[in-house]
Amino acid sequence: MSSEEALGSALSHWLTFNSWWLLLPFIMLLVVAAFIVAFVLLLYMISPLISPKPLKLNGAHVVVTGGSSGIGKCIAMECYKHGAFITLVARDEHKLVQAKKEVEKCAINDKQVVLCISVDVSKDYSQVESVIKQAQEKLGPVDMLVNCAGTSISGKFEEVEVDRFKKLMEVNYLGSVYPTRAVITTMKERRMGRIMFVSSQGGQIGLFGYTAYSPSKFALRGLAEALQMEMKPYNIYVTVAYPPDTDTPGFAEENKNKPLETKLISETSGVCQPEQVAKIAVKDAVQGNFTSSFGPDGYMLSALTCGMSPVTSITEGLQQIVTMGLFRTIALFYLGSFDSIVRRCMIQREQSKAADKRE
Ligand SMILES: NC(=O)C1=CN([C@@H]2O[C@H](COP(=O)(O)OP(=O)(O)OC[C@H]3O[C@@H](n4cnc5c(N)ncnc54)[C@H](OP(=O)(O)O)[C@@H]3O)[C@@H](O)[C@H]2O)C=CC1
Ligand SMILES: CCCCCCCCCCCCCCCC(=O)[C@@H](N)CO
Repeated sequence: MSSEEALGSALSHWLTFNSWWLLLPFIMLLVVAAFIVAFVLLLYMISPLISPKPLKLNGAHVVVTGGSSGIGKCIAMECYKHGAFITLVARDEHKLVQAKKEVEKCAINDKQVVLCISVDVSKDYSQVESVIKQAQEKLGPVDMLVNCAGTSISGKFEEVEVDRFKKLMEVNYLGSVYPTRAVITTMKERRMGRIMFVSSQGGQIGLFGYTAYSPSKFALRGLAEALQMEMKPYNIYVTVAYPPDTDTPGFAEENKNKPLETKLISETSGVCQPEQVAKIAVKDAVQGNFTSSFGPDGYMLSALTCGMSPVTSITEGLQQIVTMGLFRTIALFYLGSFDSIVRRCMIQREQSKAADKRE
């Protein structure tokens, strides 16, 4: 063997020997990937253990506050279509009777009953407690409570009357605490139940014009998280629904004096029909999902703002982990566009004021 040949063979031997080491990162990558796949498979295997058993709506007693109009009425109709017994709660008796007729049209058997109760859910706890007791005596223990009574006021912070801040907390927040408090003892005894809170996308982000409204809807999230942690061992599941603008009598009323900024910003996530909102919210509550969101913007907003809220399915948890950074990036663009809406509206107002002065 010449010295040249010897060198060649030594080099090729060295290369073959060392190319194994070159493969090492790939092997490690493969092992890590295999671990991730095994972990995800394991999670899916135990997922039936962490997801609650769906509630049977057929024959169940569902109480809907704010059930005489808009989203609440549609939720009542949706539950009735699945064979539930309904108690509608609101103040105006005339509207209640009208809504009862509409709900009754959705019956699927002749045993179903719609009960109406006129009460202000935000004023006196003992009154709320006594009407819930009446409803339970007539239609049996409450299987699902839907807290949908609520109202909205929009306007610039300094233009909203001071007592409106208190009013919105009373109706939107305490008006959900009281009925929940009134049903929870029986639910705990029976070790079953569902509580739904109707918040809003305005309860996930604070928006121009909603300084009074947003906090009252954010409060529901805090209540729901704390309550869920207490209630989980009793097989009671809490759902918070975050609808975008929804075409209801309440929305029409709100639009009469809504700041232009609020309108333009809210338009981002469009207007839903109450029937759509009701269908999704009821499905989520039946399944025991903690969060119920609507449309692509609603989905992104919920994933982005999930924080420490309970997770009810493996898929939900994995999606949140994977999408968080991406959605925050998208959110920064949205925030930029909202700021520019606010700035443009301000400039326009100032210009038209200046023009008025000149005339
Ligand atoms: N429409 C929308 O764009 C959105 C609405 N939401 C929320 O959804 C819920 C329903 O809204 P929507 O359907 O538009 O509203 P509506 O105004 O159409 O209906 C509100 C219902 O709540 C009842 N209600 C109001 N105040 C009280 C009270 N103090 N005690 C008992 N009942 C009361 C009303 O009856 P009565 O007046 O006779 O008492 C009515 O049945 C609200 O909580 C709202 O904040 C969330 C996101 C978007
Ligand atoms: C990844 C990030 C996505 C961000 C999307 C942001 C979309 C913001 C839209 C906010 C709409 C607020 C509607 C409030 C409706 C309401 O509660 C009142 N109409 C009640 O009457």
